Amino acid sequence: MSVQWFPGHMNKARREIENVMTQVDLVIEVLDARIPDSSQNPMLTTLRGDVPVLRLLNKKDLADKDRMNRWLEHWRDADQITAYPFSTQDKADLAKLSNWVQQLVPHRGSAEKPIRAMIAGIPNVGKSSLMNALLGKRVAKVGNEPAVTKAQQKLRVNDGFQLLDTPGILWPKIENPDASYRLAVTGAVRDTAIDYEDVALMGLKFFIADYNDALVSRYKLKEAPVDAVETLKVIGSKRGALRAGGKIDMHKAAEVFLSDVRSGAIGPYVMETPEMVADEWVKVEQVKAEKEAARQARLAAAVPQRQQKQNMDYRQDQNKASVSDEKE
Ligand SMILES: Nc1nc2c(ncn2[C@@H]2O[C@H](COP(=O)(O)OP(=O)(O)OP(=O)(O)O)[C@@H](O)[C@H]2O)c(=O)[nH]1
Repeated sequence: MSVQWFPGHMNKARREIENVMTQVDLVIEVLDARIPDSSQNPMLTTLRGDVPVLRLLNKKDLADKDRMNRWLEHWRDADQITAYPFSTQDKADLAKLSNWVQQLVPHRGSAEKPIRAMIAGIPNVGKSSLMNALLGKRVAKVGNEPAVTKAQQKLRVNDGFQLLDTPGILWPKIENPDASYRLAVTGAVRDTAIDYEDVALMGLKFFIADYNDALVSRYKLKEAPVDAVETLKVIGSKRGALRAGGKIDMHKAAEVFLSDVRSGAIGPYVMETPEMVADEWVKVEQVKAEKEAARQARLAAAVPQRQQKQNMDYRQDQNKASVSDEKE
């Protein structure tokens, strides 16, 4: 089940999270560790208000440790947010979660007053996997649909810790075009208008710049790759992505590469650093400001034109009036 995030769906999801926020003591925000910024939705900060948040960088098994640590430091220093690298497949992490939760909600945690938490995040970050792992059973898969509004049940993790039975589904941010690409590269967003080959080329460009050695070793390349198109051709030829006649099938090559990226076959990676994302947002704001300035300029130019037309209409009306006066 998947949904295109039109404004109606976003409003519905927002309302649902808003409604349950009064019933919880804590939000567990699940992010994809490979895209720590793009897998966030800043709306959660507004929605949760004073409710504390525990941020999990999930799928840590696929992510680069140094870069994850930079994000943890950044959030601690800039936003006072507690975050941990995490994997829903790591029993030790699952065992530690109750303690982390308890530290953030010290006034609850007994059988009489259990900590009530909601898991929230954009699609595909691992919300259902986390619920299943904590509860030791399969909860219904909710897909990408905002939950149908209903009374939320609380499910017992242990005596002092309960979970709402439906995770809060947030929509991915699409304001920053670079972030949209990264969501597509990691597979967080599959229903995308971006061409599949373009997604692979963007991913490849990133790996060439940041994880060049990993590419060399995965695809046994003779030289350090420099150009994304050429490298995709080489990957295609090595993996038999060929059309009749021996030409490289670039779509198939893109599939091979993206499947490796998403499964972690190339090695651990994180596509974003706090500095890089900050620079991108400056650019997004600049583009917004330029668009607004152009709009204002168009409006300003349209005013004299409208004025001229009004003056002309007025003169024509006057002329007509004087002609009819003369006739009389
Ligand atoms: N490698 C790795 N994969 C994980 C981890 N946690 C979840 N996944 C995988 O990520 C994919 C998405 O997990 P889900 O639990 O369905 O994610 P979700 O956030 O509930 O997704 P929606 O239902 O679409 O909102 C699945 O293929 C999981 O097996 C993890 O810690 N490591």
